[in-house]
Amino acid sequence: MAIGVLAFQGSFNEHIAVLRRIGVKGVEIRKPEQLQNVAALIIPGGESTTMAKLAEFHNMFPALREFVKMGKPVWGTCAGLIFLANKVVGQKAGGQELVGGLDCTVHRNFFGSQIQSFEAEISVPHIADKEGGPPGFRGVFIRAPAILEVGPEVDVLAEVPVPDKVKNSDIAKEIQEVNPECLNKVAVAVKQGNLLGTAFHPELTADSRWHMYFVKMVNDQSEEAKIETETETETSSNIIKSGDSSALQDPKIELPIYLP
Ligand SMILES: NC(=O)CC[C@H](N)C(=O)O
Repeated sequence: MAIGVLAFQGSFNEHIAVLRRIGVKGVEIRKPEQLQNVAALIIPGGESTTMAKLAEFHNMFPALREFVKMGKPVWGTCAGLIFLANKVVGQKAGGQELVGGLDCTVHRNFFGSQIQSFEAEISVPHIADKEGGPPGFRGVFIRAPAILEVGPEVDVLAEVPVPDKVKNSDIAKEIQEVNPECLNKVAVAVKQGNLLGTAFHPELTADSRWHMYFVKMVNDQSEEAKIETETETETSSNIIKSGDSSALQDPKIELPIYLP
């Protein structure tokens, strides 16, 4: 089986490209019935209100909720994390429809507006433990959300210190009301069973470890859901085998996406 990537808006092509890089077939999902042919789903980053409107127009929400309820692995990055959260604060007036399932409260634009986007080296001990490679990961935060509160079933996989700009902004009051601890450090990656959420964009980096981690979640979930490798990359030499940490980093020098 393949991994589906919700393809209405945002960085779905980039996710499919990373999957291809690690030898996994990714398919674009735009119709509810297409979910029947995939073992798992990635909901990409983009703009969550727009993405929700498009998903609603295409009648995706019931099928997405069913997919989550069936225990199929789902990974939400950035706007995708917002989709998966049970509760969202800082939404546009009228809010937006959510898929839900992930027992947490997410602040939609925690780190501020588009111009406050940034990159930071984040500590990812769990990923380094499972996938090898360095203990840090290049986090690309684009008008990024953050996770303010988590339920008892949720594991926090990465946290970042809160930038001073956020502490001194209007958002600080909203944060204070939900969880004052989030004025010091805040969760940016969480896992609850088969649901994974990251506030940043691993698909924009050359480090494939989060994608490899998700693929393992999929393969662990059920034998028959084992994902396919891409036939064209199967024969090529750059296929990455699980545990081959030397192949995790693209040798190309990465250019910054956001500078401080
Ligand atoms: N890069 C992103 O996905 C940004 C998400 C954005 N905060 C939103 O509300 O949609």
